[in-house]
Amino acid sequence: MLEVNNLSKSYSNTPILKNVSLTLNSNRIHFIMGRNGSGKTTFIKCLLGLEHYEGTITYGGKVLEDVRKGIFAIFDDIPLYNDLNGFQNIRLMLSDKKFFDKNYIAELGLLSDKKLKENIKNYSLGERKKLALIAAILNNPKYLIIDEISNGLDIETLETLREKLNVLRQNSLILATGHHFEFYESIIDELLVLNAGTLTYISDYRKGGDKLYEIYKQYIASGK
Ligand SMILES: Nc1ncnc2c1ncn2[C@@H]1O[C@H](COP(=O)(O)OP(=O)(O)OP(=O)(O)O)[C@@H](O)[C@H]1O
Repeated sequence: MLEVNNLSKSYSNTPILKNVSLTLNSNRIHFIMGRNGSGKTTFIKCLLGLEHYEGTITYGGKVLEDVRKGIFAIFDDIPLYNDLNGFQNIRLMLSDKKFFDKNYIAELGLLSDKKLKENIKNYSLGERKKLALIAAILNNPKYLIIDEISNGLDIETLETLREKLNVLRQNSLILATGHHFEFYESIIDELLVLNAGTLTYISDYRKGGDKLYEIYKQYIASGK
């Protein structure tokens, strides 16, 4: 469980998040949608302690420092070591070296052995994302936070992502953001909308049978 209480964040007196309070549950995939610049990444940065904020954030009743090893985050701009190869970067992203398993990495089929032996500076954006995805799968984290990972991934990788998120959910609380509604529609359990600094749960959003873009239009484009 992840609990956020009265979270507020501003940049130079411009409020981005205003008194956000909510609880996210384990074994669920949560998806936050919102306009460009609405504060999705800022919210994630606060969760990860990468920004100062007002309010409290706890993970299963514990503070971030006590659960950090159980959290894995993937950002659009993935910080990797350019002069190290893929395997070396994966090792550095693992919370425990014993999770490193070359056979399983090969089984995943996301990146070839040849590619993983190359330095990261030769990797495309999609290949960098695949590398982070491999590390996420090996880590099997209790909390998985993914910011915009689906953009730029090919169809086969999206299929693997879908399949693996379904498996990871059995052990994790997953929080994703993005604009790729068609993809997220097929896997998410919970929908949240970020609009004008307020993060709102859309309960039972599937009930009405509306597609995500219809809900987006209803709650965001209309400025509700
Ligand atoms: N370090 C910073 N200093 C000042 N303003 C910032 C900083 N980081 C983000 N912002 C601003 O805060 C707002 C929210 O940015 P954020 O990256 O959280 O949006 P987002 O919802 O993730 O957008 P997108 O969908 O485009 O990725 C934007 O207006 C952005 O310009």
